Amino acid sequence: MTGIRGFLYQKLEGVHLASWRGALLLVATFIIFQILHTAVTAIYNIYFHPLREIPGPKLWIAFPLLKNLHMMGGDLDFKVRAAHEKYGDVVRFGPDQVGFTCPEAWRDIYGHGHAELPKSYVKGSAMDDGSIVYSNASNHFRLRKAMQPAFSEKALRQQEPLIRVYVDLLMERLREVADKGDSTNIIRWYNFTTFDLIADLAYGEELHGLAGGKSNMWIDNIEKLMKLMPILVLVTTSPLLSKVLQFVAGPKIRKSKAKHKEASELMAMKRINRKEQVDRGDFMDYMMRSRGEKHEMTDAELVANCDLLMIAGSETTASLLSGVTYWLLKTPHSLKKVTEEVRSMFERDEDIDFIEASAKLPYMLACLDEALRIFPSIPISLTRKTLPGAPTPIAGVMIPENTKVGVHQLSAFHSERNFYRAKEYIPERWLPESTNDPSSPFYNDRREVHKPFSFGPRDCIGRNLAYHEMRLIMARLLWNFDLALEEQSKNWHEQKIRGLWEKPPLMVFVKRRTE
Ligand code: HEM
Repeated sequence: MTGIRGFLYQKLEGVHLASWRGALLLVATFIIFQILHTAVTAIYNIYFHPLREIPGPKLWIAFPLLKNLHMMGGDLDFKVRAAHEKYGDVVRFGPDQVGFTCPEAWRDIYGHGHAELPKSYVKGSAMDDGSIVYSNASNHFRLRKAMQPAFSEKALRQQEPLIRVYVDLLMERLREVADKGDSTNIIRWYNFTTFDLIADLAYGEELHGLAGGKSNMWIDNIEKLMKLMPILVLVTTSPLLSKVLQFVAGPKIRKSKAKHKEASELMAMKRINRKEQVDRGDFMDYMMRSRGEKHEMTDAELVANCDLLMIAGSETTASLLSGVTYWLLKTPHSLKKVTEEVRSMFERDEDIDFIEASAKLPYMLACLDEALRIFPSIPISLTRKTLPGAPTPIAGVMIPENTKVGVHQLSAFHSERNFYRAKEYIPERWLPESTNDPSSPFYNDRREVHKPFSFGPRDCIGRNLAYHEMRLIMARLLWNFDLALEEQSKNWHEQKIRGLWEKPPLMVFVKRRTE
């Protein structure tokens, strides 16, 4: 019996050992194959790829994963900026990716010069969910035609009283803050204001951010997304990880997306059916005027684009308002100058409106433009893909087909090749005293590279509204209050970027103005 058992054990161990050896051999072969594949691809990408002549960080070109690690760490965009400083206006950042920082690149990548280069993140029509940013070329043309009137001068005049309600409310709330004497996180107030007013223009409804200090699902979503960003970046590095994420978190993500869609759809449909708000002059009113025309928007498109406008029109403006506040507080002579401009031009707070503010406050405009340069709301590169079939000339360089290309805003706006004393906040560079005087050190600034609202047929549709809104809010803030930076926010600009700036609280003392 023992003899038989011993014999069987020996056999089983043999099988066990043999299968272990087989498995190990398989894993080793796989690893060796992976190493060889990575090495051969790296050598090809550096020495034989059609983009080999374009300079760039070799390690990223050879091993693109390294770039993603920087994205996860939140310092990728600063590394990209450093690479542009080292290599110049045209830099290769990956096997099939080239970044630009010169003015001509805007025209060649985003302009009308040739057939439109598609957005690299719009895959066919799969993401074409009705929102204008993801639409393919023909849908985009139609949607833009339907949405454009909502951003015309006429519409802005109708929208101003709706917007004023929220700017008045902001002033009221800040007076309460001032009377308490504590410092406050000004970003929260800017977020409440911009989200409240865009919601009113899109849905004809109040979100009660300013009135009740209530957050909303759009702000919550952005916060969630920022927290999840490192994980999302990590999974893009490997199809396997992406599958794992789909399996683990897929149902929860889908449920939360569906919940958001349902809520925003409900708000949009209520507004579409609210007859008493016809001719209100808000976004929905103008977009619905496309009904019966060739370019008419469907209900689904109205729903998707109102949701888009909430994000595109609020976070961007609030971010810039935070940036301009910080940089003014760090630059006392600019703060003094802009405050004096506002207070000398307007006797009463209520006299400040869209038209008067744009006519009477040139230094304020320079302060906003300089903030859009040093702290662009979209600091990254909005990548496009060159067309198949033939190389595309971009800024004088022939770029092969299917290459991801873009102007990296942070690098272009902070480049010493484009701006004198580029890392400093100097609103004077935008004034006629600099732009018209050849003896000014800022005369040769390449201002044409500064396109924080992008360029071409897909540039920002809300640019004018954004300027009016930002000017009105800043002018009224400076007319009413004296501001000071709290010590803990003195290095606020040292932030990470993961798609958007990761803004820590901006703590500011707000005091009723003293003459
Ligand atoms: C400081 C404020 C703002 C900045 C810096 C900004 C910047 C931009 C940029 C860079 C784009 C191009 C995006 C791309 O190519 O994918 C864009 C597009 C867009 N923006 Fe803005 N934006 C601002 C405010 C607004 C406002 C207030 C609205 C409307 C309420 C708005 C609505 C849009 C829309 C709908 C698009 C898509 C346009 C299209 O695809 O044709 N933005 N914005």
